Amino acid sequence: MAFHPQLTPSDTHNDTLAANVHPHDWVNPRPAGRYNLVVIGAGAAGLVCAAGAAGLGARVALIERQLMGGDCLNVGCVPSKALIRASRACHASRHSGEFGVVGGEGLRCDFPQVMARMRRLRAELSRHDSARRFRDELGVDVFIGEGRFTGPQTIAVDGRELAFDRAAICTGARAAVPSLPGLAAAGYLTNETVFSLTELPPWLAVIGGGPIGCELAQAFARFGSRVSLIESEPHLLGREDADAAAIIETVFGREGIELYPGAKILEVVTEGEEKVLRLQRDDGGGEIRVDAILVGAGRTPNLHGLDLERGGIIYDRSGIQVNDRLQTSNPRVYAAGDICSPYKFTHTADAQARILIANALFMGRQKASALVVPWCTYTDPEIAHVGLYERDAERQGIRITTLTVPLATVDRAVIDGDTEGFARVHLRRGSDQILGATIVGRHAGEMISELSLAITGGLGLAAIGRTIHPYPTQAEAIRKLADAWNRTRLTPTVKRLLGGWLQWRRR
Ligand SMILES: Cc1cc2nc3c(=O)[nH]c(=O)nc-3n(C[C@H](O)[C@H](O)[C@H](O)COP(=O)(O)OP(=O)(O)OC[C@H]3O[C@@H](n4cnc5c(N)ncnc54)[C@H](O)[C@@H]3O)c2cc1C
Ligand SMILES: NC(=O)c1ccc[n+]([C@@H]2O[C@H](COP(=O)([O-])OP(=O)(O)OC[C@H]3O[C@@H](n4cnc5c(N)ncnc54)[C@H](O)[C@@H]3O)[C@@H](O)[C@H]2O)c1
Repeated sequence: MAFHPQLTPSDTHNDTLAANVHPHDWVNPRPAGRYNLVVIGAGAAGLVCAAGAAGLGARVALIERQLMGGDCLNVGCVPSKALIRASRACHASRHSGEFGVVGGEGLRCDFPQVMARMRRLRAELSRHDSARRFRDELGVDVFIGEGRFTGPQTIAVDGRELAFDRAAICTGARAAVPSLPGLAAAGYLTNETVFSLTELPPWLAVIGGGPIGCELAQAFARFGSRVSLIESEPHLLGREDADAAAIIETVFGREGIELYPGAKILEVVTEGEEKVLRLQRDDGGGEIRVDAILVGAGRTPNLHGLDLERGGIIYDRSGIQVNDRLQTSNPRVYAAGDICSPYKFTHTADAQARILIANALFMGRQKASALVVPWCTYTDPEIAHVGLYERDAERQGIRITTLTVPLATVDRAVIDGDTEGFARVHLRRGSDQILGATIVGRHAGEMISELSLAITGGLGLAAIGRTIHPYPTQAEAIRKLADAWNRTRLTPTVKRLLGGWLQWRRR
């Protein structure tokens, strides 16, 4: 069996994971005539395509060259969120003096135990994505091997040729590694290898202040690593609302993460066990000596090995080219997930896969552009967003009203000591139509769905205002946005009229 760095270290948890997602004794089936759908890639997008289509009665083949479950289960959402949860526990234990819990200040975290917990949970969750479940419970022909096009209606895997009526390319993306002099020689971690660590790096440099860099920088700092976070743009999380990103920068600074925004890495030099990053910044240069480097500098599509030309499928550096119905230049072939989407999230891979099934197999006309896509970066506090940012509205010439409720005005946030953050909504000027929203807070990822639902359901902020939110919850921040909107409707004229009415009632 090929070596998969994701499956190290060898322990019972990783053995269970391997047995589920890349069984060493797996025997590929004999191809069963022409398939309704052949899916390449068994990450979030491919699994949903295969399970959904098979559930509707289609004959489906699913091809995976590495690990079923793809990035999300093996080297993405699941392990990163498990580490984040453990890092929160470490942090909370150390900083619980405010709550009258004494003696936590000097607490140390047991990194090997943290990683073992993550591997145990990942192995537990892997049953859902397992090759056996897809074969035995869902009736999918699962092929372990590399899929490649041999023609516009055929795909080869493991020496077999599969004929298809429709195919789905769901091959995802992997870490893009910047071409920095000396980086390859020095060695670096990516999301494919960082979750295999068994020892905490004493000093970790993180290249990239996007979601991957920020989530993992904070987690490792809370475990006890000294962390230097290097971002070439002037701010972390540059795509987010500037006020939201500023809160994260403040929190990171307070937690001791050394921030290098606007820095260019000139080279990486190896000196003994140390990796030295030479930086150039507006205020001069400098170097950082670290034990390990983690690269979280964006993603590059998994196109390699697919022989797309043979399938008549057009692609470029950003991935497979699809139209709004997720159809490629070969009308029989569709794509979903990170391989074609600008929104690289598990939930969008899932949502696109559902569109793909409808369009590819049932002559559906669903559009990817119709999706309302929320997302959340699981730093502490979290940043969650849906819809337009202020700059999007400006670019599109849409006039908006922006309302913000600081969490410091929400009782539950005060009680919980979670006042760093806010709920913000952008409304179409003159109406209560929600165009976009950002929430920064401990539970932002849980809270954003109410606003996403309002957008998809065409509900205005007034509907949220009419909805009772249990007291005391942090979600009251969203109801308070509706109160704030109501106050904007209290124009001097309305106020005068109401005042006149009340005065008349006092006669
Ligand atoms: C560290 C990290 C944390 C993340 N956290 C979150 C999060 O909290 N929330 C969230 O929504 N998203 C998160 N993401 C993003 C999320 O993991 C991806 O958006 C999601 O996994 C995309 O699914 P996919 O099916 O498109 O691709 P993938 O999961 O990449 O799956 C593609 C599969 O195709 C296989 N493959 C590729 N080429 C071939 C071939 N030729 N033949 C056969 N198989 C092939 C690959 O081996 C892989 O298994 C995170 C990502 C990372 C890296
Ligand atoms: N919570 C989540 O949903 C979650 C978590 C992690 C990842 N993801 C997904 O994975 C995708 C990839 O995440 P990412 O953080 O790798 O990518 P990203 O593109 O979002 O951010 C990468 C950052 O690295 C910086 N960068 C690039 N090259 C650099 C260099 N040489 N030196 C310094 N900085 C450099 C970029 O300016 C950018 O800010 C995300 O877009 C997201 O879709 C989602």
